[in-house]
Parts: sequence; C-alpha cells; structure tokens
Amino acid sequence: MGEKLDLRVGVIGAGAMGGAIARGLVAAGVADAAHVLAADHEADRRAALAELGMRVFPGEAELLAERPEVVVLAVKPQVLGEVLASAAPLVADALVISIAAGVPLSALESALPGARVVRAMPNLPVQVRSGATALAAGTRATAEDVELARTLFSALGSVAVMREDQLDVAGAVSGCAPAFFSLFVDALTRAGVLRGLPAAAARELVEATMRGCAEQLLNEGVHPREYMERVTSPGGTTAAALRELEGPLVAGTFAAVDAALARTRELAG
Ligand SMILES: NC(=O)C1=CN([C@@H]2O[C@H](COP(=O)(O)OP(=O)(O)OC[C@H]3O[C@@H](n4cnc5c(N)ncnc54)[C@H](OP(=O)(O)O)[C@@H]3O)[C@@H](O)[C@H]2O)C=CC1
Ligand SMILES: O=C(O)[C@@H]1CCC=N1
Repeated sequence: MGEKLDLRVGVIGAGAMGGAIARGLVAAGVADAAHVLAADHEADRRAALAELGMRVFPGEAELLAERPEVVVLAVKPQVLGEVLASAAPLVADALVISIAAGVPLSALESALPGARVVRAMPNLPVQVRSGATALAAGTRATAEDVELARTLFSALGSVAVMREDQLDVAGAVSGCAPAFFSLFVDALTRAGVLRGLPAAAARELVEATMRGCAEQLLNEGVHPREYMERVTSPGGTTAAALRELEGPLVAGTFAAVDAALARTRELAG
C-alpha cells in the first residue's frame, strides 16, 4: 500500500478512466475513500463509487465547492471547455491534473487563470494499480506539484515525467495500448476458434499466455526480441507464423500510432 496522503482528490467525470483512477487511489490506500470526491452526470456511476465510501456529486460545481486540494479533470476533450469555464473560479488553490487527450497545457492554463496545471496520460489498468502514466508539467506547476502528481499516479502503476509533446506520443502508445492488446487477444482467440478450438478454451489459453508473457518480460527484464527468439525453434512453427505476422503487424502498429497522434492533434484544436 502507498503512503496515505492527507488531502482530498476530486475527480470530475467518473467514467471509464476517472472511475478507474478514483477506485485505484482508494485500493492503493493513498487516499481514504472519504477523501476521494467524484462528480459524474450518471447516477449509476455515482452510486457505484458512493458504495465504496467516496463522496459523490452530480457536476463539477458541486464538487469544486468542497475545494479539494487536487482536481483530476477526466471528462472527454469535447466537453472539457465547458467544465474549465465553470471550474476556473474554484481551482485557484488546487493542483489541476487533466487527463484529456490532446488538450494542451497552454489551453488549460489560459482557461484556468492562476491555476497550477499538470497533464497526465494514464491508461485503464490504473484501476488495478498496474497502469502506466506519462506526466508533463505546466508553466505554473511547482516541483512539489509534479512530485504530488507522481506520488498519486505511482500508487497506480508506473510513471514517467516528460515533455508535453512526448506525452502526446505516450497517449498514442500506452494510453491506447490496452485496446491494442485486447484486439490482439481477441484476434488470436478467433483464429483458434476458426481452426477448431472451443471458444472458452481458446480465450483462456490466450489470456493466460498474455499474463505469463507480461510476467516474464517484466520480472526477467528480457528484451522482447530475445524473448521471441526463445519461442522460435529453428525451422519450427513460430518462425513460419512470424514470417506472416511481423510485417503487417509492425506496419499496422506504426500506422495506428500515427492515426492516434493525428486524432490527438484534432482534439487539441
Ligand atoms: N478511456 C481511457 O482509457 C483513457 C481516457 N483518457 C481521457 O480521459 C477522459 C475521459 O475518457 P473516458 O473515461 O474514456 O470517458 P467516459 O465518457 O467514460 O467518462 C467521462 C464521464 O464524465 C461525465 N461527465 C461529462 N461532463 C461532466 C461534468 N460536467 N460533470 C460531471 N461528469 C461529467 C460523463 O457523463 P455523460 O457521458 O453523461 O456526459 C462520463 O460519465 C478523456 O478526456 C480521455 O481523453 C486518457 C487516457 C486513457
Ligand atoms: O481513446 C481515447 O481518446 C483515450 C485517450 C487514450 C486512450 N483512450
């Protein structure tokens, strides 16, 4: 468990990502549930978090009236402008952490005059404290603010502090990656089914393999290429398969990351 922080964290937008962060912070023990405030339009989402002991609010104004020391903005980039306008007068003393894809620090800082802002790009596994988060500091954020953001997200997995342009790349890579990995798991499962495996068995085999590979890559620190070589018997089945897979997968992955970055730039506008 992480060190418990004596401050309140307000999460505005408790959807897929805001909900994951709120749950992760409580599960990690860095914040008491009663010190995590969550605002969401959806009554069901509020009820699920209230059940865990969090304080819940129907919108940002009600939450920010409580003046939490840290505010996490976790609404979609398309509605962030409205939230910033109503939050601006209420966050002068808070550290504001935006996780919105694309929305630049310059836009956040000009919409929140005086506020200390940090951008974060987390991913969905923060909910189970195995996430990956990139951080970039705004011009008014202090070293202590960056350390506080690092402490919060470190309780939810690994953290890297970087420049803002790099954070956008991290968003296209690790932010999106849970969907990329899930797509591959699904594709491999379907390939097994197509060739005769029962669906449930195929899925179990593929998911167990993903967990085992992740454990070995992380625990042994082995390079992915070296790990591939261990699996690839000379003249064997993996070599035959990789010959088909590598080209399209690498090209598709590069194109996918470029598409995510292009969309990031559109959202910035
Ligand atoms: N999903 C992911 O894996 C990641 C997402 N992000 C970023 O996180 C942000 C949220 O994405 P995601 O969680 O997927 O989106 P969701 O739609 O799941 O969550 C956003 C939630 O915020 C609610 N909401 C909108 N406006 C307000 C408001 N004014 N007050 C209270 N609640 C509000 C929405 O309710 P309603 O729909 O009813 O308006 C919704 O429940 C985005 O900016 C995205 O770029 C970053 C990294 C990863
Ligand atoms: O799809 C999105 O826009 C968000 C940002 C990164 C992952 N999900």
